[in-house]
Amino acid sequence: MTRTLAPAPTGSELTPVPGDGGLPLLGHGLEYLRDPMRLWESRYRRYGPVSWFRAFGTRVVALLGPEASEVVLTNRDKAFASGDGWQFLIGPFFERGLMLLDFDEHMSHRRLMQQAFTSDRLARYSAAIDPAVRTAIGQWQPGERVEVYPDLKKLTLNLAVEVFMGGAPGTSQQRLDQINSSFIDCVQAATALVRYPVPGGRWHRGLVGRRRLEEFLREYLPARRAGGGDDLFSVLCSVEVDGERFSDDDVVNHMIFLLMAAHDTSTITLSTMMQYLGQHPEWQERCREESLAIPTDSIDYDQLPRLRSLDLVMKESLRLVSPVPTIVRKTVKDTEVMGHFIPAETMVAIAPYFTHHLDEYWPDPEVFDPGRFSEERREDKTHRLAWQPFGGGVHKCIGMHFAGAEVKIVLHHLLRTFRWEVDPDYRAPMDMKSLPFPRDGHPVRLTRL
Ligand code: HEM
Repeated sequence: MTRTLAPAPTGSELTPVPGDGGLPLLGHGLEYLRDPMRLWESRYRRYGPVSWFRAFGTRVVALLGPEASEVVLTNRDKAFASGDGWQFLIGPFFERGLMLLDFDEHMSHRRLMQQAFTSDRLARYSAAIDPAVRTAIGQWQPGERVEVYPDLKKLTLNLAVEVFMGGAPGTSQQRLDQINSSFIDCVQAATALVRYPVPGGRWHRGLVGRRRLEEFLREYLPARRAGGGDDLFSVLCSVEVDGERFSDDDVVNHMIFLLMAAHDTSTITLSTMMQYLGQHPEWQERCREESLAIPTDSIDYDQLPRLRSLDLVMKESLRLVSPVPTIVRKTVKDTEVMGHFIPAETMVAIAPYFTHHLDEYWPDPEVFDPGRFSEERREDKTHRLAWQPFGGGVHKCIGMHFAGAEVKIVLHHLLRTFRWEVDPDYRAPMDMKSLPFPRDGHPVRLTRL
């Protein structure tokens, strides 16, 4: 039964947000966990871009499509707080990460962190990524059914240790594996239905994971403060703007968040690209030709723009499978979205994954068609937020170009070393409980060139 979220203030021209709570206690939580896209779809068709529902013990306003998301992401009246929104989902595990800060404090931390993502820095990170990728891919073995997702995850974790951490000398492989599990526990805790530290439960595992990550980073902190290395950890220790620097706690908090923000997002992007390239050999060949045209074995940051087709494939893969399917905020004051009244203290969710599949904005949205991003077509220009895999506004992904470099370097070396095929009818069984991943590991038929 349709009910309204809250009455609009008398005398205003606003209308209340329509919606429904769903099942007693659970609300629409289970539906969300089963298939968020279906939940968004049914709400969009029933109520339009603005509606409310209940999930995970709270009421949430779904703001679907580019227009509604634009109001939140541009945040003109400073009504939407990122920290208060994300705090609910990931706060205890990623506390005081950049995305969890707001307004003036966020701006001053972002200004400092930006120093770690200049083109010059990206060129140096890329110089460290390239040889590590070549070595890792050199160890991949061809096969009839190679599950690339776990291999890519291992690869991006190793890159995180090398490029983010500057290596972890003295740490055994066993401990690194434990660190990997700690990340996974922190990320998965976000959508725990039971949001208390019951031993053995998701929430509890997330808290243990966070503690382990902190201990791990604090061990290496003194060496990174002293060092002056080119890894992200050392850079965060040394960046300075107008005499301001990050404290030890800031560095640890930002590192944990950055590792998390970079890891699963890049992995699923790579895996999705491999899937679509395997299903579309003509695009795989186009990308390979551009990669083979790079005259040296290694590729550097300045050469990456030459991989034009790979850039289109990356954009299309990010559209089809958005690594961050939902972005949340909480209102800090009464506000409005598309003529609907939203009171203070309300959770809101925008849904890049859903927005990218809306046929009002994307012709044949389910079809893999990288050419839609070409200069001649630019279908992403239908609305400035039709394509929003990296979000928008002041919290727009700070690692966007880092991700582009890492993903392209990995694919570049894969294309020069292997050819792969995936059945054109294959549909990946995606787990969407937190960040999306393929339950079957994205199998491909891999042959050496
Ligand atoms: C394909 C890979 C990636 C995707 C799709 C992605 C997506 C996103 C999205 C959607 C946001 C905005 C969240 C919001 O508005 O609440 C975000 C923020 C952020 N991302 Fe990424 N990300 C990726 C890779 C990375 C990498 C590689 C790094 C770091 C090296 C990174 C660091 C961050 C940080 C620090 C923020 C918070 C920015 C802020 O609040 O000012 N991300 N990312």
